[in-house]
Amino acid sequence: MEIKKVAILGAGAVGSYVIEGISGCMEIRLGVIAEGERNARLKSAGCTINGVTYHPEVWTSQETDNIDLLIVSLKYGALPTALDTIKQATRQNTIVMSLMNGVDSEEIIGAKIGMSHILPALIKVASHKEPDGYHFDRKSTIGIIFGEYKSPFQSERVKAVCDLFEKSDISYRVTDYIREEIWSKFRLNVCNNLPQAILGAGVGCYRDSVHMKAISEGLRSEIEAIAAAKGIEFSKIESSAKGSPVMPSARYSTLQDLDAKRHTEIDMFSGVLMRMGKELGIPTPYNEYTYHMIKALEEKNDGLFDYKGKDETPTYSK
Ligand SMILES: NC(=O)C1=CN([C@@H]2O[C@H](COP(=O)(O)OP(=O)(O)OC[C@H]3O[C@@H](n4cnc5c(N)ncnc54)[C@H](OP(=O)(O)O)[C@@H]3O)[C@@H](O)[C@H]2O)C=CC1
Ligand SMILES: CC(C)(CO)C(=O)C(=O)O
Repeated sequence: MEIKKVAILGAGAVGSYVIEGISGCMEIRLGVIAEGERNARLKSAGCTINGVTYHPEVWTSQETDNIDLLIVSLKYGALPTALDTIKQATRQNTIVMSLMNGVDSEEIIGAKIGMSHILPALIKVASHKEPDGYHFDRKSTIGIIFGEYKSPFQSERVKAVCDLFEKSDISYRVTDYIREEIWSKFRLNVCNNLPQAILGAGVGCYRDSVHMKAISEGLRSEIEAIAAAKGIEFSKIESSAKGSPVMPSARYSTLQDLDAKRHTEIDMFSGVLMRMGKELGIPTPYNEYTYHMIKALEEKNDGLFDYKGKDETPTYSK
């Protein structure tokens, strides 16, 4: 098995890491899948990444054929309407890898195209958009972590993806514990992205405030109870290492979304945990509060609370 043709669905902050990483591989056909205005924009402007403009091919879903590897890097809200596109781009031997955060994009995509296509993965990168395109620091990026759910872990497709990444500038690691790795990233996002998004402060808040630490720990206890009920064993992947250094001013993606007045991926974080908690009979009060607060902050950004004063119908306080 050899990967010769790669498609990206979602040429944003994460998609850019893959586009920049593979663009130097002359023997690989690399394309971005997009429709309508987005297709025209990508064709004319290309993708500007770390100050360099790349021009991968741009395909509509009708123009996708014989794709060996399809990488999905959409935001959660865009996934449901993109499922037909994913189906169209998936042929008998297409490997589909989702780099989305959260724990259920594989299941959602797998329900549409069949789980046998899914090679589970996650990405550790801090990439964001600026007026001159996408930016990330390749040197400090851990990159893509992937692997089979079950043995044989060194499958033909795992070897084929390793061969591709080896030729590219993509950092990667293969794991026998992909479920635990995905849940561990999920835990990091839920405990660190969400309280800081409500407070509107950098991640130093968890170090400097016992109150922020307490909220983060509350979320952590809920996610760990749910993970344990699902048979996720974090101990399989945990080391005594201190983790990667992060500046106290860092604002993770949920806060970046609110700062930019975009809707967040809260349904993928606390929304999914609330659903799982109900299914398993595990209470999730920290996640419920967090979910509603972040939804309300989205409403505030949308202007729902822009009250104009005396001309409005009063509310009644009891
Ligand atoms: N940013 C980061 O550092 C990290 C993000 N993640 C996760 O990765 C996922 C992607 O995030 P991120 O890259 O930041 O998001 P972005 O918003 O930067 O990128 C998403 C891209 O998808 C495109 N898109 C939306 N709908 C469609 C569609 N129907 N067809 C084709 N393209 C479409 C958007 O295009 P347009 O701009 O034209 O709307 C945009 O370019 C999320 O789940 C996020 O949580 C994970 C690790 C780190
Ligand atoms: C924490 C981080 C940067 C890790 O990749 C991330 O996933 C996010 O900002 O949502």
